[in-house]
Amino acid sequence: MSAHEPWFSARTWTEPPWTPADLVAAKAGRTVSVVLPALDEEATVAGVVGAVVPLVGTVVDEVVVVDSGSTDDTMAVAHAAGARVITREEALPGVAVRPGKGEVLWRGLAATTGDLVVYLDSDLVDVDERFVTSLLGPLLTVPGVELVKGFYHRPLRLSEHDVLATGGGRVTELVARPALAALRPELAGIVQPLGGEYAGTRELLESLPFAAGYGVELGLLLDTHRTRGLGAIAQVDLGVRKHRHRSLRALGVTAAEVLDVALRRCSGLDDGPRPLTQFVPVAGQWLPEVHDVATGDRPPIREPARADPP
Ligand SMILES: O=c1ccn([C@@H]2O[C@H](COP(=O)(O)OP(=O)(O)O)[C@@H](O)[C@H]2O)c(=O)[nH]1
Ligand SMILES: O=C(O)[C@@H](COP(=O)(O)O)O[C@H]1O[C@H](CO)[C@@H](O)[C@H](O)[C@H]1O
Repeated sequence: MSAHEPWFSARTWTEPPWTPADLVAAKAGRTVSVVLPALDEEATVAGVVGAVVPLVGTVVDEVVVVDSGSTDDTMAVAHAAGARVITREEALPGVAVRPGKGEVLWRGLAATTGDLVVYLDSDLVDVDERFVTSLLGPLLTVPGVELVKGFYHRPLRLSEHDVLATGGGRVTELVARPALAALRPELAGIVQPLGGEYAGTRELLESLPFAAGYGVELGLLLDTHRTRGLGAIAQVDLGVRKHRHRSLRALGVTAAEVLDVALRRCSGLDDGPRPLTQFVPVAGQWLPEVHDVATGDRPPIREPARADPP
């Protein structure tokens, strides 16, 4: 039996049973915030917001889109769909904005109040309310669970009409999963360690640092395991995850940010910087293209209470 097998059996739901009525009954006065990070997602953000809005007032208490500096109509489209929409600056006034996904999730936590927080990516396609209800199920009904990760089949859309049934989650399969196998085999049972759909208690999330870039999910997973143990983590099957795919070159930078967090959390690597050089063929030459890799962390929103000075 694999080392993670007992955890996998106890903390994995392949057919999440929870209905909105179950969750309303289980809330017992607790509140729920749904946070969507969004960077130029005018094409898809309304569909994701639209999946959450029917739950507002019962399961969900607020749905907030935190715009990440979009140059398209993301904010207007998200507002029209029914979300509260804020900029990164509005989310945390007076704190200079840094680039990256982790930054916008960290600010979304600061700008909301729910006892439980659900994160959903804004580039999802064909998402329904079960993405929210399934993530909340273990948090609201299983004692000791503090972080719930979604997992799913991950098709890979090659073009408008050409979709492979598998092949998505390229950074997950080529970087995150091998890194966990090498550095934290206890977490080998997590099916989608990088997935952007997850939920946590505010008490947990506010106690953790947020890695600045695309490594944020891996950082939260590693830090939850380190501070709360494997039993605090659960995962639920959300079916199929369809989203907008970025280029392999863009995912190279994502991979660098994921690897950076793995090595900083698990092997004591320093905070960088560590730019990534890729090579682009131009007119028979290979031109270097240097990319900034977001390293470093934002501190916990709620710094642990410090002992009074002597
Ligand atoms: O600096 C960033 C990078 C990403 N995102 C959002 O984070 C989610 C996941 O990003 P992306 O789709 O680029 O990641 P992928 O799924 O392609 O790895 C999406 O809602 C993006 O709009 C963001 O708000 N700010
Ligand atoms: O899973 C992955 O390898 C990447 C890319 O997915 P695809 O290869 O474009 O399906 O996407 C994940 O990683 C990102 C970085 O952590 C997250 O932000 C995404 O939510 C997650 O889908």
